[in-house]
Amino acid sequence: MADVRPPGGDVAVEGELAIETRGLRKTYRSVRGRRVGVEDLDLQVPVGGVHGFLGPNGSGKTTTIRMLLGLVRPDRGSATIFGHDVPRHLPDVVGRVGAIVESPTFFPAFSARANLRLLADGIEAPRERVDAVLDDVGLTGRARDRYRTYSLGMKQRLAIAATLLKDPDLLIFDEPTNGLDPAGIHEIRRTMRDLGDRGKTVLVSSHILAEVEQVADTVSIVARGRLVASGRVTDLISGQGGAAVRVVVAPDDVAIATSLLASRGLVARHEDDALVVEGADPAGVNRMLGEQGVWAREIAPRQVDLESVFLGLTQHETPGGRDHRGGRRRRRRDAEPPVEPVEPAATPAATSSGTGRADGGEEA
Ligand SMILES: Nc1ncnc2c1ncn2[C@@H]1O[C@H](COP(=O)(O)OP(=O)(O)OP(=O)(O)O)[C@@H](O)[C@H]1O
Repeated sequence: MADVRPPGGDVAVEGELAIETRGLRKTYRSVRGRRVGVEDLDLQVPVGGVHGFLGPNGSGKTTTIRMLLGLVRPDRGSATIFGHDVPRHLPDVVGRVGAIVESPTFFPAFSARANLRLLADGIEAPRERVDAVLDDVGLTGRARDRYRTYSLGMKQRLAIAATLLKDPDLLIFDEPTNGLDPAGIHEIRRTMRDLGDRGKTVLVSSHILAEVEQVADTVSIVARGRLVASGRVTDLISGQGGAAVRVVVAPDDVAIATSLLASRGLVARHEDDALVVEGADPAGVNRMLGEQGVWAREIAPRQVDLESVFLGLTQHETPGGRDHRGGRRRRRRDAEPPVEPVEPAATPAATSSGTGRADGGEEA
């Protein structure tokens, strides 16, 4: 996936896709009418490597994952996994998919190995896989310990091990680092990176952008159920202007510095006690300010990271009408008219090949 594209932009993806959705939409009933979970979502996840699925709370990540796994039925649109229409042809491809959508259940008094053996028998995976997957997630040394003695990070790695029993090609992890401490997050990140390096496709939804930036090859960013950007992490960052400049001037000079930069076509935004000027270089900014008698107290290049790209794309898109800084959200020009009521959807079959539960919530 080499492109960085705006919503609705042309899609130019190289190679085979592990996941593709087109015009996917899901609404839920709520007391105030209909709530949009996912809106016209076009998602493309290339085969192999780690793909981050990012978005603010309530932006539709879990809903999308549940639709892919046949746990929630879309109102409209289509989705494929390795070219198979899902949920219709999910049985044809489900053996190639492992997923963690909710915390899986293990027997607390059984060891990790005993738990995985039971699970392997249940899903008809060869028992020889048990030791292999424990090794994959770095739990071989603790394989005989009871599950209840495990740390949260170890429990989550065991959940990942469970998804690997059938040696799937695609792993789908919904917020796998939730509730983990930095060491636990690091372990999961390493496990995901290893899987990606071995040619597996890992789709991971997350809020922890620094973590995703370190582990993901490609990302899709969603806001209010829509795709707002996707592509290689490096392309997304350079597409947002690449480097920026962080400059600190005397408090009395902030307003004049801002208007000086604006007169040269540069937008300076406030960040703590500094101004951040995107798409500029320190020497140029220093010269512009100095020529007008405004002297920088500090000036340094500031590399744009995934977090600033994410905030730039989504800060006006949080639910509840307020952006991340507490301001009123802009009304979308392309906002959809109210949705007509639709008939309740039939409950889909439970199809996750991992250990996620198959309850669809308050589906419409
Ligand atoms: N079972 C449900 N019943 C009603 N509304 C739902 C249900 N599941 C999700 N929604 C709504 O759909 C929208 C998208 O939610 P979803 O959980 O998919 O987002 P998310 O990006 O995964 O959020 P988070 O990161 O907080 O888990 C939200 O407005 C949410 O309240």
